Amino acid sequence: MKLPDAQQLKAWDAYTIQQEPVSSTDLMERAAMACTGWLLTHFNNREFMIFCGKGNNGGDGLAIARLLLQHGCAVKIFLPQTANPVSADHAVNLLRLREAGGNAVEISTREELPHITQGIIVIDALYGSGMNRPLEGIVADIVNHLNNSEAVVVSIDLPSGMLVHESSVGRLMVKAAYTLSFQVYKLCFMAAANAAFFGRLVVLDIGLHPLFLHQLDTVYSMTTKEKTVSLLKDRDAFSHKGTHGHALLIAGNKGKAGAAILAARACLRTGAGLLTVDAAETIIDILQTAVPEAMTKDRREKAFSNRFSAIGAGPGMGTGKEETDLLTGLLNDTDQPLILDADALTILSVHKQLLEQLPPGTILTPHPKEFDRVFGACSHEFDRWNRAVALSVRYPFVIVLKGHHTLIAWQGKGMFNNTGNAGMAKGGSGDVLTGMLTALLAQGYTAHDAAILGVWLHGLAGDLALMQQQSLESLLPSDLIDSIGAAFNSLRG
Ligand SMILES: NC(=O)C1=CN([C@@H]2O[C@H](COP(=O)(O)OP(=O)(O)OC[C@H]3O[C@@H](n4cnc5c(N)ncnc54)[C@H](O)[C@@H]3O)[C@@H](O)[C@H]2O)[C@@H](O)CC1
Ligand SMILES: Nc1ncnc2c1ncn2[C@@H]1O[C@H](COP(=O)(O)OP(=O)(O)O)[C@@H](O)[C@H]1O
Ligand SMILES: [K+]
Repeated sequence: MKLPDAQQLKAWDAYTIQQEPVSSTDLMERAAMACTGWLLTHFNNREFMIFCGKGNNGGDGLAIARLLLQHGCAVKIFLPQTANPVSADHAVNLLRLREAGGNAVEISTREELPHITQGIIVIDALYGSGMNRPLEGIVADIVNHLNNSEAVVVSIDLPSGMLVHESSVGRLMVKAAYTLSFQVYKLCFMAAANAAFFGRLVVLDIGLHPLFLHQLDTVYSMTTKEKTVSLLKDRDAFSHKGTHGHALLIAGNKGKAGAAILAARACLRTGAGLLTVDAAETIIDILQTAVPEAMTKDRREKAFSNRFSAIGAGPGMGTGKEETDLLTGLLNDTDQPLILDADALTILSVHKQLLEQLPPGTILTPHPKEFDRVFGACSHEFDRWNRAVALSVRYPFVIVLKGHHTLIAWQGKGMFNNTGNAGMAKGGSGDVLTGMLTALLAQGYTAHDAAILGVWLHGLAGDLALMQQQSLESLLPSDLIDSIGAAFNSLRG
């Protein structure tokens, strides 16, 4: 699913109006009906206060007010007086509201701000995707007033003050409990820094023309289940272990055997035919006991006797001289893609010249701190995403920037993942991902396909483990591994 920016959203409206065809007022009515339906389902018999700006977001608010009134709800409507021009559809809906017996109260000073009693549902229809400058004057007063109240605030399309495609850090914005957004996810909803402001996100279908989105070129998109299903390969009935690749994991050191075990188990559960783990001598016995299916290699033995189908390096590997030499040697000798995570990324951050040597199709899996260590400090998430996308043009590697919505950057495009949950915020979840990605590369998936599919399956395994028996608190990375099978089956099912 593509994530359009504010201009593209506007163009999508215009395209729908022209191609369907539908009048802009009727399109607004459709949006308002979708919102009203949701509000009546979730807040029946409650009192509403609606704050409407002068643009189309405010127009939505006025149409919602009229529809709620027609359903017999108690609704108070407020219009902040600003120097803005009134949009045509706002004007039409103000007239319709008045004809329906609604009374909109103009407010221009702080003294006129209404008292917000507990239990009231406040609808924020001040600004939407047309927001183009910081909130000020009476609108800023309203937003502060709402944020200081205990009301449940429902924002229409976006929390007023939030920018669609840029960072809103430090800006005044409405703190909504719910955001009813139209048609598609937007980039701002991918940002952790915005989460406390948009609250629970509901995406309502308002019937914008699908062809527009189909033809649209966007930098950012979101992975869908259909996309991941289309990537999944069949496992040949006549196959043998050699068919599914021999993976190598360079993982595990003293005190960090667990990371190697998690990565190794995840790698085997994701379908690798054979697995060798290169580990520090002190943990070899532990590894062989915990993962009997894997072969091991003592890290002190420098040479690798096999040619591997894919190599994943980093989980609990260590960052000493031995590991640095190993990684440097590997990059001198091999032209096959690697997966670099955790300690391998730390080594990369100290020896940045190695970046130039990474074979095409290599996957880097940094979390934000690791990303900044390797590529320089970023001031906010949008900066980091844009940088990851720009780097994916300059370098032939895939960047898997981990987070609630992990970003997969490749060849100038960024794709956000939409599976996974906060139960996965526990040490070891990343090791599981590295094992899974290594297995997919070993089975012949391209780096980009492996990243999309692996990240989706990893999050889905977390979601399925939650549905089966775990809670957000109790979920362990081992549970992710136990649910990898169910995740594959659910994609195939
Ligand atoms: N397909 C869609 O996305 C649809 C969008 N609709 C609504 O239309 C909205 C977009 O409408 P508009 O483009 O009129 O945008 P807004 O309603 O966000 O308002 C933009 C107007 O406010 C002014 N403005 C922007 N920032 C300001 C600030 N900080 N202080 C004071 N004035 C400011 C702008 O100059 C412009 O005149 C969407 O968010 C959505 O609510 C719906 O009506 C129907 C369909
Ligand atoms: N709140 C969350 N929602 C979804 N996924 C999460 C969340 N927290 C962590 N994850 C996932 O868990 C993994 C954590 O990886 P990482 O930060 O490297 O930790 P570690 O290697 O210590 O396990 C990533 O794949 C990340 O996307
Ligand atoms: K809004």
